[in-house]
Amino acid sequence: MSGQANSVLQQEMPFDTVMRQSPLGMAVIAMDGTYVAVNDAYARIYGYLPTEMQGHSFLMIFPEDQRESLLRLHQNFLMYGGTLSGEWEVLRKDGTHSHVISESACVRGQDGTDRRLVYVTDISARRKIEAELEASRIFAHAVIDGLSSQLCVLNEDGIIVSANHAWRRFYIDNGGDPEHLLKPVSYLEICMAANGSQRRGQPDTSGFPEQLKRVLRGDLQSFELEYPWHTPTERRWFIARAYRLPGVSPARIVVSHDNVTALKNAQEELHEALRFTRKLIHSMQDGFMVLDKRFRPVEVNPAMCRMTGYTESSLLYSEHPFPYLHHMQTEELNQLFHQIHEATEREIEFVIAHPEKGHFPASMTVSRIYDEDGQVMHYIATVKDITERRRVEQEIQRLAFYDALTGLPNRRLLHDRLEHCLRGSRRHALHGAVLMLDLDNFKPLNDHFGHDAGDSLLVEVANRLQACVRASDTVARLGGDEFVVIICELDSETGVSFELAAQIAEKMQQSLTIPYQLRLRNGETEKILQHHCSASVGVALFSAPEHHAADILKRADQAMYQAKERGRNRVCFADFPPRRSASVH
Ligand SMILES: Nc1nc2c(ncn2[C@@H]2O[C@H](COP(=O)(O)OP(=O)(O)OP(=O)(O)O)[C@@H](O)[C@H]2O)c(=O)[nH]1
Repeated sequence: MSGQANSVLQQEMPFDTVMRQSPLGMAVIAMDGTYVAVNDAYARIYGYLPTEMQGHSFLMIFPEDQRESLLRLHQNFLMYGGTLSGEWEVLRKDGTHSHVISESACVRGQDGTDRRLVYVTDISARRKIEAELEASRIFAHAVIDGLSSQLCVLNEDGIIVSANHAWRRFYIDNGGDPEHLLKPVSYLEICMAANGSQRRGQPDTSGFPEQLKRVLRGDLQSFELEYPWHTPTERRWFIARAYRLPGVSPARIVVSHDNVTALKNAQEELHEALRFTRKLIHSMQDGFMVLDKRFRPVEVNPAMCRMTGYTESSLLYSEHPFPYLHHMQTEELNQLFHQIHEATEREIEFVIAHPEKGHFPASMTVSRIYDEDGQVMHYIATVKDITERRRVEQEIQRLAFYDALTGLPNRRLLHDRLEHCLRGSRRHALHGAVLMLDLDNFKPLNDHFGHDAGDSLLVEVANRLQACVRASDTVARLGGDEFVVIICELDSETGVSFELAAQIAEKMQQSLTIPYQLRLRNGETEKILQHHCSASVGVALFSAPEHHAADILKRADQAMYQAKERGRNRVCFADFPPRRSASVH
């Protein structure tokens, strides 16, 4: 501290103690602006030691461009009095800026000169908080203004204290006077005016003011209300919400309006789609069921009731998940559930027991509905009566594998049966035989009495041949008047097998020679034709694995031609190791 300053402090003893102990920054400044005395608190505010300030001009703490005017202010104050106080932005020793608030007083020293005593408080921290508060206020406003919801805040009297951009726009768009918003305005009055100006015929939204009054009074914490607000060109819906902010004093009520037209339209579209789907399901020809995850029906359509013969309630609330399958054992039912669970657009076939119509085949196609966690929530099942389909399938099967005239297996099925027989022969090491039969002189019957007569004979021949063999044997028609008989499992011994095959061939021949009574139709009249017939038979014995189906048939055919050549109405055997040919006629 300079000698002059020390002496001043000596002279200013009444201030000395105050200055040193004061938490306030205090300084004494001479007319020319020189610090006469500076306390620690003062110097600290500016980042100096008191000794670094004393003897220097107080202008050191101000930016250069302000110094001249501040010195004038300082000197005017000392010369003419008045007040000198205010907030200042000052420079610290390290070049950073601080904010201070100061008060000045004029003190006269013992030497008779006036000096300015300045009290300074550092308000940088306060200014920082204020700046942060302001920033967060601006941020909150920006966020609220950016919301598409129309928001406004009311006091307990219902006066709008704040409104966001969306609300103001909505208010003006709906005919509100922008001037109103410049002064305190009652929200309820605006509502009443808006309700009054609504087109006639629109639904009443008067519930809203009543509810809002209850929130303003504090009788209700909050409420929510959906209301229509259509324009001449657009149908619109809004949701209004009012919410009393808890723990806020003075009381504040937030009111918001959201345009939910898009949501409402989507909901209506969804409802329409659901109504349509329900109608569709109702009018479906196929049975339709929604099953829960434990396979219990939760929805069935009328077709399902018709198909099963059960009422809707008996299907939905039955103890048994599928009462029309009551004949099913637990094991079979579990199997069905497993199939339903596993089914991916694959048909599950089962038999429905209709209480009146009896049993019929049905098929079920199942798809799964999952919840958000990917767990099966429901099964959607469509059920079809497949009686007709089965009939057609059987018919196709019959046409593909059976002879249309006689109902006997045709050439294709004959091959399958012979292969099957060969596998059996291989398994049991038994011989089998193929008998190839061709009717003798069949053509003249056709020529003289017509095709129907020939057909009748072929049908009767088929019946007689079938009567000569076991059910496990096969009688097939190759075409025309040619038949093939497969005898499976004769004997392990070749000789014995020859003998057995010969007996069967003979039995067949005898059977075929019994006179036929053929019914001949001529318009309305019918007459019986007595007819005699015989057959030439070729027999090929076989034993797997030595023989193949095609070879066996060929050998039987050759033997049959041999029988024809030898004068018909006889049986010829094809060669069989040891090479030999035998004939019973
Ligand atoms: N009615 C009828 N005739 C048929 C059918 N398929 C073929 N035919 C006739 O059956 C006859 C068979 O002739 P063949 O076996 O050659 O004559 P066949 O008089 O029996 O002479 P052989 O066998 O040598 O004794 C032909 O006239 C065919 O038109 C049929 O489904 N119905």
